[in-house]
Amino acid sequence: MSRRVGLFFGSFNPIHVGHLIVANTIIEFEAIDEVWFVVSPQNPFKKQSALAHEFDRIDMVEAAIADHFKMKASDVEFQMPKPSYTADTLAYLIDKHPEIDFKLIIGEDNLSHFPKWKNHEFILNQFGLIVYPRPNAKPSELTKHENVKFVKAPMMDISATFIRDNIKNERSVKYLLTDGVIEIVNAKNLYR
Ligand SMILES: Nc1ncnc2c1ncn2[C@@H]1O[C@H](COP(=O)(O)OP(=O)(O)OP(=O)(O)O)[C@@H](O)[C@H]1O
Ligand SMILES: O=C(O)c1ccc[n+]([C@@H]2O[C@H](COP(=O)([O-])O)[C@@H](O)[C@H]2O)c1
Repeated sequence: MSRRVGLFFGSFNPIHVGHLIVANTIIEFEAIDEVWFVVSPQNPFKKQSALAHEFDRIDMVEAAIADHFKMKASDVEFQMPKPSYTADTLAYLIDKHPEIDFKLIIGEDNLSHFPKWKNHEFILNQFGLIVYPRPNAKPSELTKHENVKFVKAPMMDISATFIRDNIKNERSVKYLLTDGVIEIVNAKNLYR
């Protein structure tokens, strides 16, 4: 059987415990062998003033997942045109790794926007989506699509926006970020 890899794309600005719990839950419950965190330099829908450099964001991802041998960080989008269109990256990855069975992992908040993504039908038909529930996600007609699989797991009301806001206001983010990520945030003076 081919290796099944869940691709978890994101800005990861910064990677937080919500992301880690999503990835770990999918490895444990969804017959996924590995999760690759694909750091996107620029989400086509998000214009963020507080977007840390992609090198710092991937350093934080690597620090956060260092002790999990089934989780990897990918900088594949760093060399691709910006903004980062997921369908283009997926096309590149299947060409490079024909032996891998890729699935796409998203949080439920992204499902209602998904029909606006570039070549979303190609993504849906070719890969399928594994969706982790998220509070306040807008309803989506894709919920019952045959290639959309919902993970049954607890919702987490945690976001990178909330964490950046805490850092800016000098509140502790202990337990929301791993200690290694906090060290990088402090050393690079991010989000202040
Ligand atoms: N708490 C969460 N529960 C479920 N999915 C999540 C959660 N946090 C992030 N995700 C998912 O992780 C992926 C990457 O998210 P992203 O890096 O934008 O984090 P975020 O917390 O949503 O960031 P921001 O607050 O800056 O928008 C997206 O698919 C998003 O839906
Ligand atoms: O390909 C698209 O059209 C598209 C539109 C919106 C978002 N995405 C990707 O979805 C991922 C999640 O984005 P984010 O910023 O919420 O972490 C990120 O990798 C984006 O590049 C992709």
